[in-house]
Amino acid sequence: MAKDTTGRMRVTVKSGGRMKLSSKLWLERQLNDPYVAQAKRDGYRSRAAYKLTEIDDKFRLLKSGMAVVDLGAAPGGWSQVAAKKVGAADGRGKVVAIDLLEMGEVPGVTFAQLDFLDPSAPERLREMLGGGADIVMSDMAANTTGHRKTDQLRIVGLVETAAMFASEVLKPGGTFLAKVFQSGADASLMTELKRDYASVKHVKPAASRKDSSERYLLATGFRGGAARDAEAAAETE
Ligand SMILES: C[S@@+](CC[C@H](N)C(=O)[O-])C[C@H]1O[C@@H](n2cnc3c(N)ncnc32)[C@H](O)[C@@H]1O
Repeated sequence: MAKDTTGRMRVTVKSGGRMKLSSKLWLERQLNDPYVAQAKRDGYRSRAAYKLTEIDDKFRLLKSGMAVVDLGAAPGGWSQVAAKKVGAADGRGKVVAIDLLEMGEVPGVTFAQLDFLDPSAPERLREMLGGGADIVMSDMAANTTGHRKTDQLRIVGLVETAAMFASEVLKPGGTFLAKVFQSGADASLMTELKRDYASVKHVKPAASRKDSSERYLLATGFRGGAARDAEAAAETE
C-alpha cells in the first residue's frame, strides 16, 4: 500500500474509474453510507444490490423464469437480486455469472472465475447458459491507469464487447443493462444500440454515488439478430 505526501496510508481503488482515496476517507465513506448499512441488514454482498433493485423496480426487467447473464458479478449483490427475482434457486429461472475475482456461492447462480475479455469467455458463457438470455447485465468496471483518455477507451471497449456479446445471446425482446461512465465516448455505442433495441436510455439510480460519473445504459426490446440484419441490408440497398 502506498503512502501519500503526509505519510498517511492510501488505498488505490482502481476499479470503477474511482479516484485514489485515503484509507481514512474511504472508511468514513463506508461508515456513513446508508446503503452499506442496509446491505448488511438485508444480507446483500454489496451496496450495488440496491442499484439493480432500483432500476428493476422502475423498469420491471427481471421476471420469474428468466435467464440472466451477470458480467462482473463479484462480490455478488446483483446475482443475489437477480437469482431471487427470476427464481434461480428453485430452477424456475437461471443466472450465470462471471468475474475476474472469486465469488462465494450464491444459491441458484452458476459462476465462473473468468476474464470477460478472454477470447474463450463468450463460448464458455454460452455453454453455461445453454440457450438464449433474457437479460445481459454488466456492472464491470475496467481497471484504470490514471491516464484519462486511455481509461475512457478501456471502459468503453469493455461495454462495447459486452454489447456485442448481448447481441449474440439475447432472445428477441431482451434487455442489455451496462455500467458506463459519463464521457461522451459512448456516443457511437448509443447509436449502434438504438438500431438493435426499441429503447435506449441512461439511468442513474439513487444508490449510485452522486459524485461519481457512473451511470447505466439500459437498452430494452432487443430486435433480434435477424431483424437487425434485415434493416442493415435494406439501408445498403
Ligand atoms: C463494481 S464490481 C461489481 C459489483 C457487483 N455487481 C455486485 O453487485 O456485487 C465490478 C466487478 O467487475 C469485475 N471485472 C472488471 N473487469 C472484468 C473483466 N474483464 N472480466 C470479468 N470481470 C471483470 C471486477 O473484478 C469487479 O468485481
